Amino acid sequence: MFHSPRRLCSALLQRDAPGLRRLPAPGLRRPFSPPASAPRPASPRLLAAASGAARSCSRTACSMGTGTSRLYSALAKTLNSSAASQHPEYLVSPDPEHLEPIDPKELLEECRAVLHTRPPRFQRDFVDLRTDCPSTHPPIRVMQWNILAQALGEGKDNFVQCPVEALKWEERKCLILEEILAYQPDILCLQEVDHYFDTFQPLLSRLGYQGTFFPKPWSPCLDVEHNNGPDGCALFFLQNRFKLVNSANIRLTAMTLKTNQVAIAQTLECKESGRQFCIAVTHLKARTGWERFRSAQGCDLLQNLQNITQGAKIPLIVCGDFNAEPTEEVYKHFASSSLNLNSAYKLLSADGQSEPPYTTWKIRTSGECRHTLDYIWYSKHALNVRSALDLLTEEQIGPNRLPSFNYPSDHLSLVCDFSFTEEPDGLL
Ligand SMILES: NC(=O)C1=CN([C@@H]2O[C@H](COP(=O)(O)OP(=O)(O)OC[C@H]3O[C@@H](n4cnc5c(N)ncnc54)[C@H](OP(=O)(O)O)[C@@H]3O)[C@@H](O)[C@H]2O)C=CC1
Ligand SMILES: [Mg+2]
Repeated sequence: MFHSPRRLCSALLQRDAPGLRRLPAPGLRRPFSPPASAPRPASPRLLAAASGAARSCSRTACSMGTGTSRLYSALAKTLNSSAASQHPEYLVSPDPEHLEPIDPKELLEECRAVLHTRPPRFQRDFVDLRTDCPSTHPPIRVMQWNILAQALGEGKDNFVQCPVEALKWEERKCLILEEILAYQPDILCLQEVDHYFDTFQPLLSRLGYQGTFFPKPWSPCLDVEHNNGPDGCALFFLQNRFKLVNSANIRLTAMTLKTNQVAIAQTLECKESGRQFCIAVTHLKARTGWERFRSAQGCDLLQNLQNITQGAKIPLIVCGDFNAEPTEEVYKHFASSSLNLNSAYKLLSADGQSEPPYTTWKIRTSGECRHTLDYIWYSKHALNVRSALDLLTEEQIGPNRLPSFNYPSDHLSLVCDFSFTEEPDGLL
């Protein structure tokens, strides 16, 4: 949850309400059209400020929309430490105006104003999964989300039932921000981010997050005309809750070969409890026919995480779009790893053993694609899942599936509240 100076209080923060099994999600229902008496400014201030940052960015180093653009070269430079030490101006010296904290309520209102012609936001509830384990510290809320790269959504994904107007970035970004603002994660793990430097980094940093971005080496976004640079994974955490202890950008290998898929793994220390844990985000290779490749990438990631967690001594949370159903080998590697991981969303099922029926649902030229591909894995010996955000129902998703005017991505966000088990067991 946000702990900014101008902290957002009230109904937006309904967590752990005692005695409730289902917790109502924040009351963010948008009017379908704006009240005639209260017209909204066409160019909201905070969102405009983010575009301003992008404009100043393009003045300095990273012009947009030139195919395999200068932005990509600039980003690639940030991947090796010698280049990073040259401190490109647009990365390390943002205009101080853009560092001013944002009131999340104000940003939310601006998003709503932009979205005033769209249908109301879907209602999703948190399911209380509390075990008997008491916790003295506030839970750690983690959001996993493949937000759909703008270039892929408009240029490659072939969502045949999604109107092109529903994909317009200026509105879709507000739907994405609204979802983040609604659930207020302490840690945000994103895939398919192709608007890091011009949108998410400037806005989320002003909401108190520290962000890291690791682009795919050969992002398919770069093949799309008027792209905004490569897509990649991004990891954000709230700076007033956590201290960064260690950070690793990992280019995944498969059978010793470097691949186009990446992960970020960070060790964080909780400021309240002093406890450390590792959080990782990844996006594995997509498509059928690539199951063995994904499996090899998963093994490489697990090996990296073994090292980073010192052989499971440090509790671990791994978020990702694994592009793999639970029947796939890579899922089985994670479920049976010596890291002792469980998949949090299984806890929503009646027996606690089944993954949800879908985390992505779309219609392509090839037909309907309904799959469970996204997961939040956690160290079951060291962490408890206190609650998890329920998925959208089939009725909410609607006959044209995702993305849509109501929901900005073809993947659903997953959100969990974690707490540490009070007594670390023998594995720690
Ligand atoms: N310039 C160069 O020299 C090179 C360029 N490339 C580019 O990279 C691409 C491959 O990159 P790679 O990372 O392996 O890509 P992936 O196969 O992992 O897929 C990339 C994206 O496509 C989406 N996707 C999945 N299934 C489909 C589908 N059926 N139709 C459309 N989109 C889909 C995925 O979304 P989700 O995860 O949500 O399913 C994913 O984000 C190549 O097509 C090429 O464009 C690659 C190598 C070299
Ligand atoms: Mg995709």
